[in-house]
Amino acid sequence: MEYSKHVQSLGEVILELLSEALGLDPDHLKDIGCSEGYAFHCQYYPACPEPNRTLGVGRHRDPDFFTILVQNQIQGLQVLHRDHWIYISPMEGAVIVNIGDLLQLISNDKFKSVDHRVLATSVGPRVSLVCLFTTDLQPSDKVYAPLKELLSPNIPALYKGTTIPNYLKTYVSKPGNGLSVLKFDHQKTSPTEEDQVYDRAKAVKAFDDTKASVQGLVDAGIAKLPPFFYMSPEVLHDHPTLTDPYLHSDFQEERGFFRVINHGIPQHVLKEVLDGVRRFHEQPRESKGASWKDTLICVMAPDIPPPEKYPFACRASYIGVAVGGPGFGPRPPQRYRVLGRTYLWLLILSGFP
Ligand SMILES: O=C(O)CCC(=O)C(=O)O
Ligand SMILES: [Fe+2]
Repeated sequence: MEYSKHVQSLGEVILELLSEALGLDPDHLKDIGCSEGYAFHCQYYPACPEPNRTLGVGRHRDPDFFTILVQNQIQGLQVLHRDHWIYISPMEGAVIVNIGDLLQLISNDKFKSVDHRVLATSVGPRVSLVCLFTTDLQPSDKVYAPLKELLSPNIPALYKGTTIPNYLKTYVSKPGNGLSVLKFDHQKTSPTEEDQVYDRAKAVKAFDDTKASVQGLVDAGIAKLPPFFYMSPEVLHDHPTLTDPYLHSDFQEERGFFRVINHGIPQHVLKEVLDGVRRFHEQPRESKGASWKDTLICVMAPDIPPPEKYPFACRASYIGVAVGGPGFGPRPPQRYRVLGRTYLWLLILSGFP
């Protein structure tokens, strides 16, 4: 819970900076509800026996306004930039912020949501806590469209307005349709040879029914993955990974991924929250699907569930302290606000990786 408070106030600071970067009043993005809802995705990627045949998370863009992410020291997160995958290397104490589709939509492409993925690796576990700022599937009639303040006769709206639940329907079920104006470039899922002789959905369900979890497979000592984890070479190697950091010094400026260090969240809180995610996933638990990771989703706002709804292992680290309501948390420190106009760059330590 303590982390939740920090993440909410950091989220509001980021929205102020982004509002100012768009030439709007600092409260604009907050006032239209961009930090109204948020949910934690607590990810656990066990060491993978065949890391070259699957991914932790396939290529995607986040279906939210923006995301605040903390990761442990195991490398894996990559961002697509100019047709190359670039590692977002772990840096102790830093948090990662990235723009999601909904900010791209309302900013009329001034901010770009960006493709990213997580590689599976033979070392692990990789642990991350991903906070998605969106009201997600909660019913809402609120329509989001390119902000009229950003439009003019010369700058027409690039996107149609949509409610968040409607946008999600197109994101989940028909990538590329509906809001095709979002130019959503979904992960290619062309069948592999195995898929042709293998009923993937049935196998995934059977795996889920065993309640083994991905970690459960590792505990069982498997040397080969169940075939439904295998991804086609076309998906795995759609672009080369760039290893020369000097080639992408322009990267943060162009793309919607930032590494933030002076975020005001105490180091011990970051550490405790990642330890909590790890502890949760290292208990016996149920499985969820066919990416090389296990996930726990906690919706934190606008409706915060009572602490007893949370799995015990997490409660101690970030649910244990008193539960507050949306809008709590300290005002952003003055230093952030003064820096606003100069955009997010002053919050950023260095280029990637
Ligand atoms: O685990 C990570 O670092 C990122 C996962 C991710 O991209 C997501 O949950 O949207
Ligand atoms: Fe993501």
